[in-house]
Amino acid sequence: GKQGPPNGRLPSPHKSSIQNPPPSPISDELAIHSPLHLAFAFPRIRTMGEGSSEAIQDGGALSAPSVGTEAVAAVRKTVKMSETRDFIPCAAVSEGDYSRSSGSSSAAAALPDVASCTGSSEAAPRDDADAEMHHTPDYTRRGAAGRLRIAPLELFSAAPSSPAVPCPPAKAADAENATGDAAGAGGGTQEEAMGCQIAHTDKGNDGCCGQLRQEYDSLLREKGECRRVLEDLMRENELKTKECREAQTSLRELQMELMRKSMHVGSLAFAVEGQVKEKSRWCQLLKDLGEKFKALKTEHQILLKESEEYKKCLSDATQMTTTIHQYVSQYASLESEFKDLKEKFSEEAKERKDLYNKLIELKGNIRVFCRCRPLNTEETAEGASMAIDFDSAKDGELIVRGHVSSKKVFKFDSVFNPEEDQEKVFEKTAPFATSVLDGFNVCIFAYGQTGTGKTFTMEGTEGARGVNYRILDELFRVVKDRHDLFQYEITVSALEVYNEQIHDLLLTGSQPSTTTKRLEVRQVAEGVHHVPGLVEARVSNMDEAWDVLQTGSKARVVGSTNANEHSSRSHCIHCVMVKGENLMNGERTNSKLWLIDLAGSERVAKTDAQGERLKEAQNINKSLSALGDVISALATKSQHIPFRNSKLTHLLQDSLSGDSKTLMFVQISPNENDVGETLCSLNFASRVRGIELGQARKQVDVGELSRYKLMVFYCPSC
Ligand SMILES: Nc1ncnc2c1ncn2[C@@H]1O[C@H](COP(=O)(O)OP(=O)(O)OP(=O)(O)O)[C@@H](O)[C@H]1O
Repeated sequence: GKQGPPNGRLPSPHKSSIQNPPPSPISDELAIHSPLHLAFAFPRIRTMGEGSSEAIQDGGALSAPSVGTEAVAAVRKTVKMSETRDFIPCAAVSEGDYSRSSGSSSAAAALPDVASCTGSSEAAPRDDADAEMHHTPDYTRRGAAGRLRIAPLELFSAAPSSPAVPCPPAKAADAENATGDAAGAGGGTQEEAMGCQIAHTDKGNDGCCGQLRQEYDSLLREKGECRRVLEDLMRENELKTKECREAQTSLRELQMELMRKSMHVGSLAFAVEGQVKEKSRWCQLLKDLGEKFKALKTEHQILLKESEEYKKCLSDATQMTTTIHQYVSQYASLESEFKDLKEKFSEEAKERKDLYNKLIELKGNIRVFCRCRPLNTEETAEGASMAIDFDSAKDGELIVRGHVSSKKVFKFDSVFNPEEDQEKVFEKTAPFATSVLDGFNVCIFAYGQTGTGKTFTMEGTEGARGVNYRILDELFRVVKDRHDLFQYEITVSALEVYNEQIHDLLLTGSQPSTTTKRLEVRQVAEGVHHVPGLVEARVSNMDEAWDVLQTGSKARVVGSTNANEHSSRSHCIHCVMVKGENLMNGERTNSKLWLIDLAGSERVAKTDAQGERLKEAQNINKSLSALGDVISALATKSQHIPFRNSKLTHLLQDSLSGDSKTLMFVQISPNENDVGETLCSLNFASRVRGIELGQARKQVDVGELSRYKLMVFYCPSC
């Protein structure tokens, strides 16, 4: 696969490249067609000739027939070997010989002995061959020269008739020259020369010459055959040389190709190395992915199991959902049913309430609301427990858990537990404001034991306004609403009943001790009682009205007893007088709204009052007991109602006798220690609730109405 050396010489056959050619198809091909191998055949011929010449030179006495026989045998062998192409490498052929022996001239030079016998047409190659002889190694030159010069002499000197007469070298040279010249002139001429020579010889020895001639002829024939063979070989050599060149060219191309391929292979190897690295990376990735895949597979298995469980759960859940849906639909239908029933119930309840109210109005019953205050801080600290049960009581009822007696149930028009605020209480009270403006007398009073929240319910506090404030507010709101149809004139009075005396709270200095003016209750008309001399402050809005009432409240006498230090021992009364006129029909009304915060109803025995305080308590008690008597008389529909037994009952005669709408707040304490007082209050309130006052009557100003009618009747324009 290597290129030839720079001097154009092929490597020596001794070199390893030749002895051990590379095991490639190219080398095998070269081994068959290489011109080197082809050239090996020619040194073989030379060697055989060389041996002859050497034998001649060394021995000098070799007989012509033997020499001729050896030469013929050598030529025959050479021909035979050339035909069979049994090329045997020979060390006698130098690199220079081979390189110079390309082409037909080189082939002729390689075989000068043969070329010398080819006639004149090969004279020029022979000169080349002679020139070449000077460059060839000695042994080759010797062989070649020996054969060129000696061969004809050998032929002639080897006559059987004179075997002992060797040809002199000069003669031999001359004969050679003669032969050469004859050969240069052509084949026929050479034979003639030979014939002449033989004829000349025949003169001396005809028998020997004849034999020699025969041998010579046979040799000539053999030579001709050898020449043909040689020519064939030369042609073949030319072909092989051409092939060799082509092979060399293709070899170079192949070498170039090989180099390119090698480079390509190199680049491919580099790429392969990269690919290998990449592959190893991918392998690592694959390995990691495999591990991940395993982990995922395990996870998948777990999830699969879980999903199976979930599937079961899902089916259960589906069943449950179906059941729930059924229940939901049932619930929805029940709910709508319940809603309908509730609506019906509320409608019926409302209807029942309306009917009851109508009945109450027809009967003229006093309405009673029960309100229970919460346990105060002291009571809670003492650990007092509730004596009133609201939870298990029905609407409008309450249960008292007495420690001695068993449970007692009380029923009222409304019951407010400790948690219900002022607003809730007023919701049920508000309709009375409208009644006042409609011309009805209204009396709202709070009754109960000291400290049960009477003042809180009626007056309230700044942050939790009571009935007084709220009803006035409602009154003015309705007045405002009706201002197109009605015209109202509102006046406010504030008084108190203390120790059976009536005091005007709006008069400056009208304290109990300073009784400047005694106020009495007078009947001014049938069913109309009045307190002559009572200050009536005209108010046009809520603020004015409230200011007046506040003035009266501040003037109230507040003392202290052992039972309750801050308890009020006077009956505080606010009176709102409303004169209304219907602008459409001219109807006029005079109505009153009594707002009464009674004194504490505690029993005198329970208090440790003495002296003035005892007198107060007795008077308070007298008023309340008179009220109780009146209530009892009214409840039993007695002929005589003892209104005049106390200032309080006398004052409230109009409101309790039947023309009015009356509302009583019975205030109770939740404390179990006060259960006795609570029961008294509740029993009293129950009695009040049972009173039938008769239907309330509108307080129409009859005098004004008559005057109006007369005006209309005698109107000149009418
Ligand atoms: N429903 C209630 N909610 C909150 N606190 C209340 C309630 N009822 C009463 N109170 C509180 O109880 C205390 C006593 O109330 P209040 O003075 O109104 O009783 P009273 O019956 O008017 O007493 P007296 O007979 O001495 O006038 C007050 O501090 C009041 O704020």
